[in-house]
Amino acid sequence: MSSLPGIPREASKLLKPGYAQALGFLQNTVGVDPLTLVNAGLVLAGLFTFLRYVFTRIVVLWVTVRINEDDQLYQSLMRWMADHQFMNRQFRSVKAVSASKSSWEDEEEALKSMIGNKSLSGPDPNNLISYRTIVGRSPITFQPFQGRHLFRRHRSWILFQHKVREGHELVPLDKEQGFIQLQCLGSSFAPIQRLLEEAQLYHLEKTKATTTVHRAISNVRDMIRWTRFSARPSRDMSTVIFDKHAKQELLQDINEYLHPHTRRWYANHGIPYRRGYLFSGAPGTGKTSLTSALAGIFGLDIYVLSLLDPNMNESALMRLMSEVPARCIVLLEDIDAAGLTRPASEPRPVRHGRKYRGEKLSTESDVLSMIQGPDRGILGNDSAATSVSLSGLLNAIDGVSSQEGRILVMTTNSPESLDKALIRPGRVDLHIAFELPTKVDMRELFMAMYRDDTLSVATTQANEIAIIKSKEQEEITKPTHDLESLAMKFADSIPERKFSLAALQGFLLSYKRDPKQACENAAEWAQNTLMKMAEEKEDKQERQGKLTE
Ligand SMILES: Nc1ncnc2c1ncn2[C@@H]1O[C@H](COP(=O)(O)OP(=O)(O)OP(=O)(O)O)[C@@H](O)[C@H]1O
Repeated sequence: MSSLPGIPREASKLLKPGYAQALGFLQNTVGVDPLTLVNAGLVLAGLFTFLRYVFTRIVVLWVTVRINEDDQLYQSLMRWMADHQFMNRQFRSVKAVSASKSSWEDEEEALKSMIGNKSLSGPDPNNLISYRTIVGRSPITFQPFQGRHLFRRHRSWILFQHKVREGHELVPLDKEQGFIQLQCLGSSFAPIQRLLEEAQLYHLEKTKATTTVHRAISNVRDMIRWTRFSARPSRDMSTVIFDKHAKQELLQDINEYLHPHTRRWYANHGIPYRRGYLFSGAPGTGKTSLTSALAGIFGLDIYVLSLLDPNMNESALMRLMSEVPARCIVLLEDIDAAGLTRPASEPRPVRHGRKYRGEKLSTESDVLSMIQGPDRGILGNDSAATSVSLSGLLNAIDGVSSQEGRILVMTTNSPESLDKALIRPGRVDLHIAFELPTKVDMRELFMAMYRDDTLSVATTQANEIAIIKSKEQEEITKPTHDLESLAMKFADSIPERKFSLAALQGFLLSYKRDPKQACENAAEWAQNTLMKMAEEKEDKQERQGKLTE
């Protein structure tokens, strides 16, 4: 046997004849020394291992951050992306939002484009506007939707992906629930964290004058979950007509409660850190308006719960109460309508006849004496309108799983029908009663409705109502004087404590730009409305009489 190239003759002899033949064949056909091939293979394998190490350790190390739709960061980032990245038109897959969800600014823009960019004046009775035309001309906005977008921020490449998760049997969701995935090259989260902080601050700046309302809404699978319902301009506290002392006391109470020192104090004393308020009064007296204004002043979101939702049950209520953020207002509306009472075996509270308004409650009998009027009817409504029991609600309000730090506001039209367990101190710490308006309240409403547009009212700090005067004092003094005398005349034409502020506001709205006419027609409107109310009451009594017969 001849020796093989690169292999000594002795070594060639040691090779089995088959191998030797194969090596010889390889060398003859490829024309390359097999040993060189082996060496090259080893070098390539080493290089590959090294490159893989470098690639995974240095180049393709992505950090990934996921943000779910129910997290506040989601909104912040979507807003930031829409305003910063869409401007550059770099997105390939977007969600177009029609004008039906547009703001009043968009509508004004559309109207201006219709009238040829002339400055907008008020409504013209001779020129009726079709809303369809406005919608048709309103700007279409774009939002990120199911797409990828690579962009550079602060010298880092960030891959933004918006994905939609379809509902899964085990994890029931709305029809579509989105989430965002952020990826960034490297081994540090810092670039993504910087981006998120920037988006958060941007969103804060954009929304600081708005209040976000979340509602517990049943989804397609009949599961109740918190849904962001609306974001509307915050209601200014000065626009809520309500006893000044009670307002002040409430603001101070909440201000103190929200302070981080108070939180520490509660923790040190082992007291559950919660605060509850009861707002009672006839429909349309301002309970919801006050809640809105409080949310605006203290920068809190509102979470609205209704026990009357057909899908509401105790476990859903517990879950919802544990899911609210640490700082928010939970609004339980019309709590009396749910007909929650204790079992009949428990003793019912006794009647008292004390007047109340914004008093701090320290004992159970304090609460009761405040809410029970002398003409109180049957206590409690025995026909429960919800599948949630009283004990279920009490557990949800202050059970171990209930969120600490939140403010609970319960509203009711008939506080006397509430069970004492629901309103005991600790659950209701302050009771605010809204009454039908006095002459002073009516004057205030009139002034608020017709206040010169050149005056804008702004509440800058809690407890402080500042009127920013945008015109020179002399210029505005005269119209304000006229308005004040009209306001007095208006208040004198209407009997006190007969109409709700909502009803009076409804009347004034039909004279939006004509305070004089409103004043002239007020007495007649009040008389007619009172007569109508009396007739309706008579009819109702008659119907009830027939039913009992
Ligand atoms: N005290 C008030 N100050 C200013 N506006 C008020 C007041 N009360 C009622 N209004 C006006 O009436 C309308 C209804 O008020 P709101 O919803 O706050 O009443 P409510 O007491 O919560 O009524 P309900 O018991 O029916 O829920 C609002 O548009 C609001 O502007």
